[in-house]
Amino acid sequence: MIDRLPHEKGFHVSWDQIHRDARALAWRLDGKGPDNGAWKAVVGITRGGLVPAMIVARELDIRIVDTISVKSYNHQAQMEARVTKSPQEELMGDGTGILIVDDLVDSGKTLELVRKLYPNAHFATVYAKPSGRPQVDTYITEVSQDTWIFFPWDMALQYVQPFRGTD
Ligand SMILES: O=P(O)(O)OC[C@H]1O[C@H](OP(=O)(O)OP(=O)(O)O)[C@H](O)[C@@H]1O
Ligand code: HPA
Ligand SMILES: [Mg+2]
Repeated sequence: MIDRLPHEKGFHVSWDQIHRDARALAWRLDGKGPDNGAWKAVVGITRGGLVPAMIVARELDIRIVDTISVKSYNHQAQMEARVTKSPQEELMGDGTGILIVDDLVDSGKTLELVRKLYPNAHFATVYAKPSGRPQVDTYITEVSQDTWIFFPWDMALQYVQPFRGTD
């Protein structure tokens, strides 16, 4: 249970919002692949990248979708990033023609690690914080470094008190 926020601000993203933003990301990437504009495959960085990866693959009609597992946070505490599952080696090569998608880039540690493995891949995220921006090739929305982004898969609807309170 998270009982304390280390950051001052919260940016709450709904399913509808992530769907719209991931679609906008797909449209921005359309026709930008190295093979006559085409992309070879989409690779989602688990777990957060899987939702935008699916939406991008759907929009761009890419049927080859793989995953790379990188764990770099335990709740909101950052730790050393490590790869716990790799995508298919024959598919990846040096990353040429591969779209690697994540939900966000924060410090940039996750993408930095994946970039070392696939230097020619194209790195795309839906959201980006300033420290991670050098690691990402294409993104949709920038938020400040002291903002924590809350994704819909980590939230639930719940009752809130009226503004004026109750008797
Ligand atoms: O730029 P960075 O500072 O490395 O942070 C960004 C990464 O952190 C989060 O993943 P997390 O490791 O929490 O795993 P998850 O996607 O499974 O939630 C997020 O989904 C990005 O992948
Ligand atoms: O702002 C964030 N929100 C959710 N997960 C994250 N992982 C790193 N930064 C964030
Ligand atoms: Mg992640």
